[in-house]
Amino acid sequence: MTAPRALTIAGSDSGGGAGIQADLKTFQELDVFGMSAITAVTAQNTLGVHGVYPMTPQAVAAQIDAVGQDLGVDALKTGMLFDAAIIEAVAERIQSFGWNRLVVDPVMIAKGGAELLRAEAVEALKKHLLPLALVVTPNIPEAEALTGMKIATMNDRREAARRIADFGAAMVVIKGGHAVVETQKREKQLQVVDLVYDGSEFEELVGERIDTRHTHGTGCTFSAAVAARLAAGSDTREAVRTGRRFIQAAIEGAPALALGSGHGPTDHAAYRRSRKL
Ligand SMILES: Nc1ncnc2c1ncn2[C@@H]1O[C@H](COP(=O)(O)OP(=O)(O)O)[C@@H](O)[C@H]1O
Ligand SMILES: Cc1ncc(COP(=O)(O)OP(=O)(O)O)c(N)n1
Repeated sequence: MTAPRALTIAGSDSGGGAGIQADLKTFQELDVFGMSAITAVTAQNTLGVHGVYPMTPQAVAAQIDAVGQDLGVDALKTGMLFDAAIIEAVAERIQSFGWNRLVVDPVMIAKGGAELLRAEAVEALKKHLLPLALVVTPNIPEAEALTGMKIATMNDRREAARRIADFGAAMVVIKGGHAVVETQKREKQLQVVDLVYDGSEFEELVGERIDTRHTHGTGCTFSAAVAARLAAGSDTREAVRTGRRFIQAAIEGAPALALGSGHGPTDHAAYRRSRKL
């Protein structure tokens, strides 16, 4: 029997905490064979993004074709796509291969503020990619950009999830890492809540909020874990729940890595280690 296979279509992070590097580590940790199509190379470390060097849409499509025509793909995710031409090429290849276990992480801006998706490409994302998605995983600023809404409360988040589902994604997960407004009266936030919407029901995945600056690549890692579980045959809801457990362990383990002098990477091996205890 063939090993489960997952493809990431995303940018390269030279620092190893986000992008393709985070995705491949996560696939490996979850016993899934990882493959990649690189959309852009970034010169990046824990202090920020120092350069962005995009590939041509043709080069991205050629990588996808090479993988799809030979190795095969059970599930895939997209991350940094950079511009509308790359988005269109990626969507066209996904449709042509008929891949439907697709996780779209609508990466837009890095935590340090660097633009990883051109502002004018948000429309292309909505039009070409979201209709193909089994799961879409915006953080709060990304959900605001997709919907044009300001998100301050959990009700706002539910409304944003409904609007994003209307673009065609089967399941929407609005991640709560950036949610500070609702709890600003408390000195410290104790929880992080990811809101899951399947087109009819809402579920809140509640976790302990880890007080750390080492959260570089959390969104990439979470969506890669979801894609890995989908590749292994999980249903969508189980895949999202495992993704949440995976990123929680990775963030808990991040301070011990003690890498870099800025926003350090998470520990991609922590989930596997925790399961051996
Ligand atoms: N401080 C934290 N403690 C625990 N989980 C977190 C923390 N920050 C983010 N997460 C989790 O990491 C994942 C990514 O969240 P978020 O930071 O919102 O996205 P992004 O990395 O795309 O900006 C989500 O599952 C979120 O719940
Ligand atoms: C190459 C590349 N892709 C995506 C990101 C964004 O990663 P994300 O997990 O959303 O969070 P931060 O890394 O921005 O903290 C990236 N930085 N680089």
